[in-house]
Amino acid sequence: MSVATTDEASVRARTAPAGLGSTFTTWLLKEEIGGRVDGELAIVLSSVALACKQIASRVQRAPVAGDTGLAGDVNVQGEDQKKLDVVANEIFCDVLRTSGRTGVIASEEEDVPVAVEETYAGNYVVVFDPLDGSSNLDAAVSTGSIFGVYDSDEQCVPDFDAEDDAAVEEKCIANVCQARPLHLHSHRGNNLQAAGYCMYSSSTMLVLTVGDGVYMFTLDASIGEFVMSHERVRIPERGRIYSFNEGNAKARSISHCEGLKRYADDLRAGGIDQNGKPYSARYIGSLVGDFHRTLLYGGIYGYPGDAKNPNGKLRLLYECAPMSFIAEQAGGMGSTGTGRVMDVEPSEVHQRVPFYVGSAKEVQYLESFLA
Ligand SMILES: O=P(O)(O)OC[C@H]1O[C@](O)(COP(=O)(O)O)[C@@H](O)[C@@H]1O
Repeated sequence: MSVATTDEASVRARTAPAGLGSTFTTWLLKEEIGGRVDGELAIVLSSVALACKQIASRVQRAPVAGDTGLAGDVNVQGEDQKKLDVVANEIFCDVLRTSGRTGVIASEEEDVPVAVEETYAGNYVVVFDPLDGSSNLDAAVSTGSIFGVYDSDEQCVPDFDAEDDAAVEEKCIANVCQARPLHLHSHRGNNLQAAGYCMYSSSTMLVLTVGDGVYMFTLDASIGEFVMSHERVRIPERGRIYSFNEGNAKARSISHCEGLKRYADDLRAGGIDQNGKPYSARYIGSLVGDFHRTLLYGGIYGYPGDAKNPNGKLRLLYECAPMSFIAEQAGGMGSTGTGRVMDVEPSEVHQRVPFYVGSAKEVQYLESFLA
């Protein structure tokens, strides 16, 4: 074999993605060497993985560590904060701040985005839901953390010496939302550099995409490392499972959307197959848990709007857009019912959108009822 081919082979081996069984750290390194992830983003993602490990151990020990129950405060959404909502938020903020690679962080638990002080500031905007589905925590039912990473916009980097807190805050909000025309690129989901979630359940699983397929890593507690257990995950094109909070059906169908009522009835009559066999209903009540099952088994998860909340409950920036990026990278879809979630222009940090995600054929079928 000639030297050239040996060199080519070693370059291929060096830049090829890491495979099943490799640790998350090794995968990140290979993604960086392969030019699929830049060094700074790799540091942000390894910081996110570190935060998730810390949260996983707190969630697992919560009942014996006195970490169950309410914190006594209400967040900007008007929701009672769980003790672990606050803890998980602090862990994410600290780890991302000290990573030295994030400029702005926006959290479900923070009223406004936070600027990372100069000494630590970096070039990424990280949005996250530190503990999704926390209403399930005290019953030890699956919860999770959701995150999205965007490029920071130089035009929005605050000048801490010259600008007062209000000006810094305004720049952070602008940097997180980046609505046109002021900015070169807006923070629509399309501009996500990376997105993922970590599910805290019978296994702790880190699932993410950097725009080149979806990878799943399972936490092996014996070595304290996330190990790749699924590579290039593809969501089944079809799936006879639907995941909606049927308790809201009345509020939804009567006044808000006749199409949804017809769709729900249609699924009970067999949906796409029209074979009289009803779809199975599955609903954990934690977006991460319901999405993870949908990603592996197929089907559709939805949180529609209703008369009281026409845009539903779920937040665009740190819940729906990251999950839609993952779904699309796995061959599925993330829809508002009438369009791609990834195309929605954010105008507020905690803005909500109606959300339908899952197997492409199932989401298209739903959209046909809402068109
Ligand atoms: O109880 P509901 O109204 O069905 O809402 C459940 C949905 O709300 C959420 O709990 C919202 O998320 P948070 O827990 O992060 O506020 C989702 O995880 C879940 O899918």
